[in-house]
Amino acid sequence: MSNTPPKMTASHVTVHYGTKRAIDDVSIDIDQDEVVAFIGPSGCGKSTFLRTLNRMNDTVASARVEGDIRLDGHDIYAPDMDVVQLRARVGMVFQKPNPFPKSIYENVAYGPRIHGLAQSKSDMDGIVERSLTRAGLWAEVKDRLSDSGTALSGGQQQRLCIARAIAVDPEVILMDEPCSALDPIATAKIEELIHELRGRYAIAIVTHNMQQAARVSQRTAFFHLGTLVEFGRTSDIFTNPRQERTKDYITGRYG
Ligand SMILES: Nc1ncnc2c1ncn2[C@@H]1O[C@H](COP(=O)(O)OP(=O)(O)OP(=O)(O)O)[C@@H](O)[C@H]1O
Repeated sequence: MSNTPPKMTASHVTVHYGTKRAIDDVSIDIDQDEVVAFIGPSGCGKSTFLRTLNRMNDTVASARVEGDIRLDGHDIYAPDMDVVQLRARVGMVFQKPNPFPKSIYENVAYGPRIHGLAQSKSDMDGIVERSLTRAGLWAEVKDRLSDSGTALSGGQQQRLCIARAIAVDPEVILMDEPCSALDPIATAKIEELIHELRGRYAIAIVTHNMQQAARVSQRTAFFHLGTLVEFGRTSDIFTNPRQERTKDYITGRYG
């Protein structure tokens, strides 16, 4: 963990869906150079919390977010925050790979085009190549950029979605169970990729897979019933948890 201020800080975040409280008073910070994993049993609120970090919950009419969430010290829920810009700065990769039904090239070029990041076709070609390279997909697709993104394998589609997030030059990448629809080989590739992306982007990943959390993250947050039970170094959480509930979860007593 670095001495620089956290990239994101979430303080006393509470989320309701209608009258149901899904997240209760959660505070977490994410450093620039780290991967933070969110673990916990199904329904404990991991995805809900992750989605507060780029205001994806705005799209759910019944969701109400309270608390303070900052990116580089700026309140992301401030009235003057441009949510489209925010979601470019804090990108997201979902559980099920969801490429657009367009070419591989267009999947990556779409974001930079709407954000005006390329001045020319060669600029755009450069962004597409760089993004696909960073996502570990360039070698596999460079000769078929005009093929549909949906024709790729599941693992390739997920790397395409990561390339799409990278293309708009994000600072933070949120991943919501990015490997849950993938086989072990595709999963290993995504985990390897997360290692490579670390340092360039702050990363928060929701995972059901505790081995995955242990492999990819530096810090882990354990959620239970909407509360943050424990947040600390991944090695401590898995080998020496302070809370009984964390210990019960990681030893498989529930979940
Ligand atoms: N759009 C929604 N409307 C109403 N309730 C919701 C909505 N999304 C989630 N919830 C509820 O909020 C709680 C937290 O759900 P969330 O999906 O954040 O948990 P999770 O820990 O990510 O679960 P999982 O691991 O199963 O994906 C659950 O009780 C869920 O039913």
